Amino acid sequence: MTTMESLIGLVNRIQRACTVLGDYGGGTGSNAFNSLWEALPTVAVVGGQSSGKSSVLESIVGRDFLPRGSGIVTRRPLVLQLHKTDDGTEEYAEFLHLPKRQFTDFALVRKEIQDETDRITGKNKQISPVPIHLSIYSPNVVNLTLIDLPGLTKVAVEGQPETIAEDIESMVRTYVDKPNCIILAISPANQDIATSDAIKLAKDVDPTGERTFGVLTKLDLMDKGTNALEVLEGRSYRLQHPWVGIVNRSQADINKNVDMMLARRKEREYFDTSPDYGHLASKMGSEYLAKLLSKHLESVIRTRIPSILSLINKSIEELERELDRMGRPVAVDAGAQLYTILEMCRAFDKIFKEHLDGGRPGGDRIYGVFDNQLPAALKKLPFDRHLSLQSVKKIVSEADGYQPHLIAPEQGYRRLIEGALGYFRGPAEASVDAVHYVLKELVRKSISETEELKRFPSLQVELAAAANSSLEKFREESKKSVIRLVDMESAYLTAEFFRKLPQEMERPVTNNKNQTASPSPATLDQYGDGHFRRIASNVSAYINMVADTLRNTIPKACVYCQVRQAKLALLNYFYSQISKREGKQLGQLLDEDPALMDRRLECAKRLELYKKARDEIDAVAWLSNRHIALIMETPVDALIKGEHESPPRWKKSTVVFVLGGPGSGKGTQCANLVKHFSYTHFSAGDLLRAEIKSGSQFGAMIQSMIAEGRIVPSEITVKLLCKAMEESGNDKFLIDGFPRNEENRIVFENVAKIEPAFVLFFDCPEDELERRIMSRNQGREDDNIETIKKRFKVFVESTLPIISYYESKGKLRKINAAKPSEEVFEAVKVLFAS
Ligand SMILES: Nc1ncnc2c1ncn2[C@@H]1O[C@H](COP(=O)(O)OP(=O)(O)OP(=O)(O)O)[C@@H](O)[C@H]1O
Ligand SMILES: Nc1ccn([C@@H]2O[C@H](COP(=O)(O)O)[C@@H](O)[C@H]2O)c(=O)n1
Repeated sequence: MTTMESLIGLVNRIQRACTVLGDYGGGTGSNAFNSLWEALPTVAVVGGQSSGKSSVLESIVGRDFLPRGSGIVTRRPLVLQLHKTDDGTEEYAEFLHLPKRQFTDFALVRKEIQDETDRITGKNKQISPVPIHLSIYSPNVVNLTLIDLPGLTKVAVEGQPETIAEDIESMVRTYVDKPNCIILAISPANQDIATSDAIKLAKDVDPTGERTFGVLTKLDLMDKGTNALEVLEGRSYRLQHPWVGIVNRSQADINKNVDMMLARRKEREYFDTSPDYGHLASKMGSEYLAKLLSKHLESVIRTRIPSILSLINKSIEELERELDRMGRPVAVDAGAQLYTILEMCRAFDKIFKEHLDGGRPGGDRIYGVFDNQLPAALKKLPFDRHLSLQSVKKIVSEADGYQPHLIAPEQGYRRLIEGALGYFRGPAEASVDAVHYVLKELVRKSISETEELKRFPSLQVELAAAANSSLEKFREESKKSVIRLVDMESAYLTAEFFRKLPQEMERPVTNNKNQTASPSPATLDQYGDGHFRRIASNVSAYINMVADTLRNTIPKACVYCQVRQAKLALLNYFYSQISKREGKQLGQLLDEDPALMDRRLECAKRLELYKKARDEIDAVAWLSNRHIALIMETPVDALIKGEHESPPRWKKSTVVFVLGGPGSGKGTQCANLVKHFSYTHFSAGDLLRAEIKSGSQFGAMIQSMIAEGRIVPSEITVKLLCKAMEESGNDKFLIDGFPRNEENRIVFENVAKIEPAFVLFFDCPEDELERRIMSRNQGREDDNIETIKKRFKVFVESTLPIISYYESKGKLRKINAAKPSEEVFEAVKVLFAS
């Protein structure tokens, strides 16, 4: 395959893929995305009605295949992709919309173009920007892609919409306006060039004539004695590229179905023998035009590749970011849906705990309840009123009943204290409520902060309801506990407190015999106000002591019953309920906005297109530049091709592939293994890095791919591995970091013809991998957070399927690589010892 074929073929493939996704030059495609089509160089064929446009195309192809007739025949853009095949091979045509059918009868091609046009536009002469893709494979063409556009017209004729002339012009403009469009402007030689529609339009969009190729048709139909030299020699209208003259088949030849090959020969003879154009003969005619365009198109594509790649990379990044924002599509089976829900619950729970434990704000408000609200509420309790002189007197005398107290009013004290303790219930319950509202607010906040939940409104509602109902239960329990704390204070008074009070015995009333007498109600007065003030003061001191205790124990109860429970079991009930649900009910919880689902699907398809396009460009752009040829010219080639005197030793080798996420310890464990077993270790990544350092022509490419975390073309990696194996002299190999994708595996199998004895897989969670890589510190330019994320993605998308493949073949040996290195090695050693 030559470079030219590769580059034009490359653009063809990308254009087709674009069209399938609705991205085409007509401009109506999906506008929300960058248009890849517009970045691709194209050749648009522009001309007025009857300018000879169709004849030019048929001459270039060497076949009659375009619809003919009066009026507007081309009503949809025709993307005509010409593929040169080997001499002697049969010509055929294929439509993108009929991929399985090969047309060898070109009359049927013409019919299919008509039918396919009508399928979109109807038969009413409407036009449509949706292109028809036609590929023609023939030994008589050059590799070239042309877009045939509807002929420019001036007035609407019978059956055509009044706006047809503007409609066509604006469609044609959507192509020729683009800076990547090469304009093939067709004008008939038998009309004044000043009246050419094509040149008028080309001049408008390309005033310097840089991207316009002027074609003059119908040279043979000019009035006798006149010629088109003024135009062909660039004197009438100057373009940057030379004008090309064409002699079309005459109407008589068309009617007689004169073979196009014969027509081409006639055209050649015309120029060779023309007294006017003989000096220009080698640069005239449809064959020359095709070659000229092909060469130009190829060189334009080559210069545009860097900007196309940069557009693709930019689009990939944008799309990946958007997809990440939208989240991955919801699984369809119940198990996976349940898993998705639980994952989201875990994400929510993590955020909720971060709020409580201090990673995020909000948890401090609970401390605020205990440190401010509760003490303030305790301070405000109406003990002054309860322990006023009047109240104390009343309560004490009521407690004494008919018999006033003799020494200390035991019952009075108790009643005063119990009455006061009752006041503590209020602040206790208020603390519980305050904590409850903080927790509830944190649930709301955490749900809104859980990115994964954002697209599932129903799940958010259910989750909030479940969490709040748990919080409600915790609140009830907490209330019971704090009330119990208060009640416990009433149930048993601390006698010690009173014993420690200064023993100022109440002065008893004695009779004249110095005997203690029972005080009459009147004698109560003898105690005086001071006596009751002392009682009030003693009770107040006791209550203060209790308040101090409750100030400490109420927070403990709240934290124990509410905060701790919320951390431990906020969603327990939800979990138990959700696991009982059927698939449909689970699906309802994961009901996304349909617009979001559509957008995700579109983005995913686009992303696939861009990635495919990038891989194609990589393959063609790098490999066609003879890079691969250089690496292929290594001694290993001879071995691979079986041209060596003796077969290479490594073809009979024992190979163990060592796979795992980046940083899983592949290199570390392989280094351990070679100390104990007679294996040689090759790291594919190390070989690639060495290749960069060696100054190889591949260096820049490998470096840029490693920096992006992308997988280097397999031909290169496999070649490096085979070369290393050959040079090692050993026949037992640990190959680490390989195969990274399906292509790696297949190319290795085809080239080395070795199946691995088994595949070691170091399984380790991503957060641990990230931690390890970030502290590896070996100066690797891909050990940065941005590239690490990309490497993880590539691992999941491309390497995990390989791991599954070997698992299905019973070759996988999975090791828990999250354990300390020594423990991992113990597990690995066993596999090699056996
Ligand atoms: N079991 C382990 N526990 C903790 N750290 C480890 C363990 N194994 C390896 N490491 C450390 O983690 C880092 C990555 O290990 P290593 O380079 O062996 O991984 P790798 O799989 O070869 O990575 P890569 O694919 O990026 O080349 C190193 O700094 C290594 O010392
Ligand atoms: N088969 C492979 C292996 C590696 N690469 C590239 O090298 C980078 C580093 O690989 P490590 O195994 O050393 O982490 C990796 O990210 C790829 O870019 C490859 O392309 N093919």
